[in-house]
Amino acid sequence: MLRAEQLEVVRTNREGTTVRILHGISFTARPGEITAIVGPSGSGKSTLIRLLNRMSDPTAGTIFLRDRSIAAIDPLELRRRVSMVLQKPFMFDGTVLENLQRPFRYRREVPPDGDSDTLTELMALVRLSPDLLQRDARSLSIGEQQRVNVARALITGPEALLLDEPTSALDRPTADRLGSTLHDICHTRQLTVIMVTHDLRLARRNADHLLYLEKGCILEDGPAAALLTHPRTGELRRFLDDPADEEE
Ligand SMILES: Nc1ncnc2c1ncn2[C@@H]1O[C@H](COP(=O)(O)OP(=O)(O)OP(=O)(O)O)[C@@H](O)[C@H]1O
Repeated sequence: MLRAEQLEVVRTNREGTTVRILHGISFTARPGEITAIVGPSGSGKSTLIRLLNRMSDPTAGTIFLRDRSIAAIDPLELRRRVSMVLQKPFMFDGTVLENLQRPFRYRREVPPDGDSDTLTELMALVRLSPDLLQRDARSLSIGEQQRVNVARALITGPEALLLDEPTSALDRPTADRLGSTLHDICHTRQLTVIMVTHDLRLARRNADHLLYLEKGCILEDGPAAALLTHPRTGELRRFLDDPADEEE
């Protein structure tokens, strides 16, 4: 479980002016649930998700992973327990197998073999054929690469998975398939999944929990299906009515 308490982020922009990017952010993301963070461009979504595995630190406030402040956890250990999938799939040189083994090599640990149970189960989980393990990773389609990215993020057995716009580089059917795969993974592994997305269709179909962010504040926090059908605030209603936000 990941819990944020009263997070504040203040940064200084290029002109030397102090700007408040996040204010009073508190929420709980639970295992076995996908928490979607949605909101207009510039509302602070990426800034928020980057705090959760200490890619940056808040100006004030605390994030707890199972009741322990993440500020007290070594960043390398934290990133094994809370892994991140970025917007655009990133493949290192080499085969899919080498890409999946990379988190172990990086930590100077012995990686699992291509025919190990770990890799067989993982490939099945992300719905990729095991035949792809020997392929040059960069020869895969973008959708397949994004699945390899998810597999690479899962291979060290994290408790939480963070995704920043995981479907933005994908076409609609590929995005839908990735969404349902994430949903299955989240439930079968009881993972805490937190994703930032502009893709309201993805949020509607696959999120359990919704955080609506505007101007650095959480304006709505509750069950995704209910909030996306019956927003409590005018801000979320207007956001849902504005197709420009859905299209991004
Ligand atoms: N280091 C920084 N210094 C100053 N301002 C920043 C800094 N980082 C982000 N911002 C500003 O904070 C606001 C929130 O940015 P952020 O990228 O988190 O928003 P977002 O909701 O993810 O936007 P988008 O949906 O467009 O990706 C923006 O106005 C951005 O310009």
